Amino acid sequence: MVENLLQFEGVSKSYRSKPALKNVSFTVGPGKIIGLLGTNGSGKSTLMKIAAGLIPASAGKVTVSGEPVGLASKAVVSFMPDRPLSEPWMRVRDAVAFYRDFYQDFDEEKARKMLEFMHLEERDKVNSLSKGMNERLQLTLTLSRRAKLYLMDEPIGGVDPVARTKILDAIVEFYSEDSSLLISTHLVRDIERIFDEVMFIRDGEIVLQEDVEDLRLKHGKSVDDMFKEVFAE
Ligand SMILES: Nc1ncnc2c1ncn2[C@@H]1O[C@H](COP(=O)(O)OP(=O)(O)OP(=O)(O)O)[C@@H](O)[C@H]1O
Repeated sequence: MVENLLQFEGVSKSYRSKPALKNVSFTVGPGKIIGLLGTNGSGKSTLMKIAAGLIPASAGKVTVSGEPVGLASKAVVSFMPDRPLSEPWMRVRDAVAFYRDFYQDFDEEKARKMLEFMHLEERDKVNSLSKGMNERLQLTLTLSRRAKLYLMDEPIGGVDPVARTKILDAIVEFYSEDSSLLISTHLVRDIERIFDEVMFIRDGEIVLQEDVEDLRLKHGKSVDDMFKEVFAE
C-alpha cells in the first residue's frame, strides 16, 4: 500500500462567517513535488497553514502519515512561511543556529552547502538582506530539515526572475526524493518545470488534481495554459 503523506478529508475553514476552504479532499503521496496553484485569495495559504498545524480547520480531518495534525506531525513537516521567522538582530549564522537548536532533524552540513549555493554569507545580517536573499535563507532553513513533508507558501513571490531561477534550482538540487514538497504559487509559468503534480484551487475548492505529464498528454497544454483557462475571469 502506498502511504499517504498528507490527507485532507472534507476540510472546511471559515474566518468568522467567511468561507476560505470548502469541503477540500485530496491526498499527497511520497516522493512528489506538487504545485498548489490558485489566484489571490483562493485559499492556498489557509490550506498550507492547516497542513502545518498552525491554524485549525473548522471541519474535516487532516492527517500526516496517517496521524492527525498535531505535535507528532509537526516533527516531520517543514513549513516555509511567506514571512521570515527571525529576529532583527540575527545574522545568517544565528538563524542557522536557531534552527539547529530548535529542530532535531536539522542537517547543518546541508545548510552550509545550501548557503554556499545561494551565495549567502554567514555574517550577513538577516534584516539587511534583500527580499530575494531573504527568501533564499528561508528556503535554506526549510529544506535543511530532514522532514517527510515540506510546505512552501509562495517561495518565489516578490523576487526577480534571476532569483526565481536560483531558488527553483536549489529546490531541485537539494530536495530529497523520499519526501514530498507542496508549493503554493500563482507564478505558474516560471515554476511548472519542477512539478510532478498540480492542484488547482479556486474560491476555496480543489477544482483539479493531476499528474503534470498526464495533463500535458490529455489536454495538449502546458500547466500555465490550463491555469489561464481555468482561472479566466
Ligand atoms: N486571518 C484572516 N481573517 C479573515 N479572513 C482571512 C484571514 N486569512 C485569510 N482570509 C481570507 O480567506 C480567503 C483565503 O485567503 P488565503 O490567504 O488562504 O488565500 P491565498 O490563496 O493564499 O491568497 P494570496 O495568493 O493572495 O496569498 C481570502 O478571502 C482571505 O481574505
